[in-house]
Amino acid sequence: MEKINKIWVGPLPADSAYIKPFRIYYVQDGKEKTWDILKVHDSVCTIIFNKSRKKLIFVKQFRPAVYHAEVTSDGGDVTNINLDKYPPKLGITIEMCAGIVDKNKSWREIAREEILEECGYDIKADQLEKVLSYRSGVGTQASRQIMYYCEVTDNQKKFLGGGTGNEIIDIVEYSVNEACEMLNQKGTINSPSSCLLGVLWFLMNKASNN
Ligand SMILES: O=c1ccn([C@@H]2O[C@H](COP(=O)(O)OP(=O)(O)O[C@H]3O[C@H](CO)[C@@H](O)[C@H](O)[C@H]3O)[C@@H](O)[C@H]2O)c(=O)[nH]1
Repeated sequence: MEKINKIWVGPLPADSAYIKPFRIYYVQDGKEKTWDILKVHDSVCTIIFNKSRKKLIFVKQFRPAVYHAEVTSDGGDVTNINLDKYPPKLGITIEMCAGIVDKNKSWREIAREEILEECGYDIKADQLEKVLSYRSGVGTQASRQIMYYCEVTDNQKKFLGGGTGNEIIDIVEYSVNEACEMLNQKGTINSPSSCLLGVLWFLMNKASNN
């Protein structure tokens, strides 16, 4: 995963399949205002608990945006990145299994497919318990994400997981105690806030039954 030996930055092509930037105009209290926004895909994510081994299942991957943020917040030059000073591991995150809603399928079905592709568990879509639906990045994109909860067993593990196509994803399993420790780190946690919310929800609602 960290075998990355070249990283550079370029302008966003106008036909990006993932991000469309816009400026929105509006009049509020008699004053014309503008706001710069991004249209991005909505998404699903799932808190996965393996009941056979009493472990929460997460995915670990290199996130270019996290890497970029790490370098720039340290004042690093992204036009000429020094990989010795800024090793690719700075961009590795721990997240819930997630996926963008970019196909004509139900959100549940997309979550089911992501659980199979990224984590290797073959579940039924009706095993997914809806937890929350909320918006991320309300200042920039306000994309919707639906969070599900799913209990799995070792018998449902059909593949190693790891993603499809160009994706390079590792599976990480945390005990309930290790998940608690995740929330008690003092430095910046390289996980999306939705993942931390999912862990908190699990601790509040499911951990005592498991
Ligand atoms: O500029 C891009 C953006 C995405 N991809 C590909 O698009 C797919 C997107 O992956 P997917 O697994 O569907 O979604 P994630 O990237 O895991 O992101 C989801 O999971 C995150 C939480 O973990 C949320 O923050 C995001 O909103 C949500 O879309 C992958 O194949 C990527 O390689 C690219 O190739 N280039």
